[in-house]
Amino acid sequence: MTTIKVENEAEIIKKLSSYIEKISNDAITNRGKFYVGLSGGSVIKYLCESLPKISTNWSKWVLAFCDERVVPEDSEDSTFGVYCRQLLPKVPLERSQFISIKQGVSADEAAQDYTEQLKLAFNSSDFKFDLLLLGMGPDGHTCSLFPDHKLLEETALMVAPITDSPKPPPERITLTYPVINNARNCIFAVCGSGKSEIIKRIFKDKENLPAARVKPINGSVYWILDSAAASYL
Ligand SMILES: O=C(O)[C@H](O)[C@@H](O)[C@H](O)[C@H](O)COP(=O)(O)O
Repeated sequence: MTTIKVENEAEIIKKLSSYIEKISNDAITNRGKFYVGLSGGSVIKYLCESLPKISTNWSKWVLAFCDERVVPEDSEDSTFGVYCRQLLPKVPLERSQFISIKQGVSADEAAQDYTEQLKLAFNSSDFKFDLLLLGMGPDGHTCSLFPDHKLLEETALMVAPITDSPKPPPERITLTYPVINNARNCIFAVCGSGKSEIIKRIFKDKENLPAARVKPINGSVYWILDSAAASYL
């Protein structure tokens, strides 16, 4: 695990740009494609500012979601919808490069369908992401994996439905740990004093919260923290 402490949000965005540039270019050089998982919440803002700064072969990117809310794409709650509105005008990516959830179906069906879409995208049942870009909520959740939830123990499903998410909206799909911890790289970007207490619980008190369980078996995890989030460390 690598922890990178920076001054503020602008520095988080800079660090993110340099990691994403390096990891995407290595993946494209070595394997021809770059498989990246995106998150929602405040990470969207950091990514919409950092991605336009990088130099990469955008046509080789395959973008999926670490989790997604089961809502219509044009809803304000749709993570894909936000990336379409805020990121697509700024970078030469096509909508078709995003693996988005099936519309108009239950969380259960959306999760099954997403698994099938990932199988096609990876051309394998081994979903090996080059990079997962993760956020962490003030309760220590990441993706839609919440403290004490039974999905923390899920090992059969690669993409799971959840219908009781404590963070609204309640219906979502999420990658599970077998996929998350199979990634080559995971990066958390955590910013602001609202996250300082939970950062302390993870880093100092060593609580086994959902975000702390992100430990790729043959990969790397980076935590980029600003000084407000890291204030108790
Ligand atoms: O859809 C979501 O809610 C996200 O994908 C979620 O995993 C997010 O990254 C965390 O909840 C952190 O969110 P904040 O950064 O907004 O606290």
